[in-house]
Amino acid sequence: MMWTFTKMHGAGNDFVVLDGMSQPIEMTPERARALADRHFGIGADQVLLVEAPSHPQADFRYRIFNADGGEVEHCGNGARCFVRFVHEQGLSRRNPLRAEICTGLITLHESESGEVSVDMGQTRYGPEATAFDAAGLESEPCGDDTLWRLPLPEGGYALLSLVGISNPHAVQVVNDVASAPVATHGPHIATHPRFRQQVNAGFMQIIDRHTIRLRVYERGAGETLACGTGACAAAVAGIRRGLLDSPVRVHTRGGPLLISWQNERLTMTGPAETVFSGTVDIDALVRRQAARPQP
Ligand SMILES: N[C@H](CCC[C@H](N)C(=O)O)C(=O)O
Repeated sequence: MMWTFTKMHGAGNDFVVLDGMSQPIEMTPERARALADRHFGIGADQVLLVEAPSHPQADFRYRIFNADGGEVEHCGNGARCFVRFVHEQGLSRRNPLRAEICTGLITLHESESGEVSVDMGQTRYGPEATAFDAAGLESEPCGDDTLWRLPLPEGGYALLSLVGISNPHAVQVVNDVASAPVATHGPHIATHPRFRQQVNAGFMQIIDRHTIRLRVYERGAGETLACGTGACAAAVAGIRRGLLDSPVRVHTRGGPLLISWQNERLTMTGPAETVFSGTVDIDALVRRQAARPQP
C-alpha cells in the first residue's frame, strides 16, 4: 500500500507526518518503527498521524508514535508541525486550530512570521503525573516542588523534578549541559523500573532567571535535538523550584523555544519546517525490515 508522507521538523526534532484523512492509514508499532528507521526507512524521532476527531470541539485528532513504535500522549514540537502541515496541505484554513490529544484539547496558532504557538494543555506534578513508584525513595522539598533522589549506577543519585505535560518528564539541574552525562544517565532514568511507563529525562542548565539550556533523552527515541514537552517541563520545574521566572527561553541543540507559564496556562512558541514530501510502500518497507538478518 502506498502512503504519501511529509518530512518535517520543529527545532531539529524530526517527524514523518501522515494525513490519515485523505488516505486509509492503520498505524501499527511495526509500521511506525519502519518509517522512523534512519537507515532502512525514512528516518524520524516520531511519526505523526492526522485523523478526523472524535471530540466535538476538535478540528482534528493528532496521534504521536515514538521511533520505537510506542504511541504516546503528546509531542510539543510535533504539534507545531501538525498545524503547519494542516494549513500547507489545505486540510483546514482555521487558525487557531483545536487538536484532540489523549488528555483533551490543545489550541495551536500559526503566526504571519511562521512561528507557531501551542497551548500545551494540562500540567501535573509528582509521582502520580509520571507513573513513578516512589515507595521507599528519599525526597526533599525545593520551593513549591519536591525533588526525588533516584540512585545512579555509579553511586549517588539524580535529583529529579517530576512533571506531566500529558506525557511524563523527569528533569534535573546540571552545571553544564554540554558535559552532562546524557548518554549514560539518560537511558538509566528513561527506562528505570520505578517509571512504570518510562519517562523523558531532561537535563537543564540555568543561565539566568529567564534562560536555560536543555538536553532531553526522550522515551522511545533517545536524545533528540529538541523536545517541546521537555522544554515545558523544564521551565515549569525551574519556576516551581524558584530558579526561573516566566517566560523562559529554552536553548536546545536544535534551536530556541519560548515557554510561558502564567496562571497554570502553559504556552510554547517555536518554529516548524517542512523538508520534503514523498510516497512509501509501507508493506514492502515493513517486509524488508522484518527480513533483515539479525546481528
Ligand atoms: N518521546 C516523547 C514524545 C515526543 C515528545 C517530544 N518530541 C516533544 O516535542 O514534546 C514521549 O515518549 O513522551
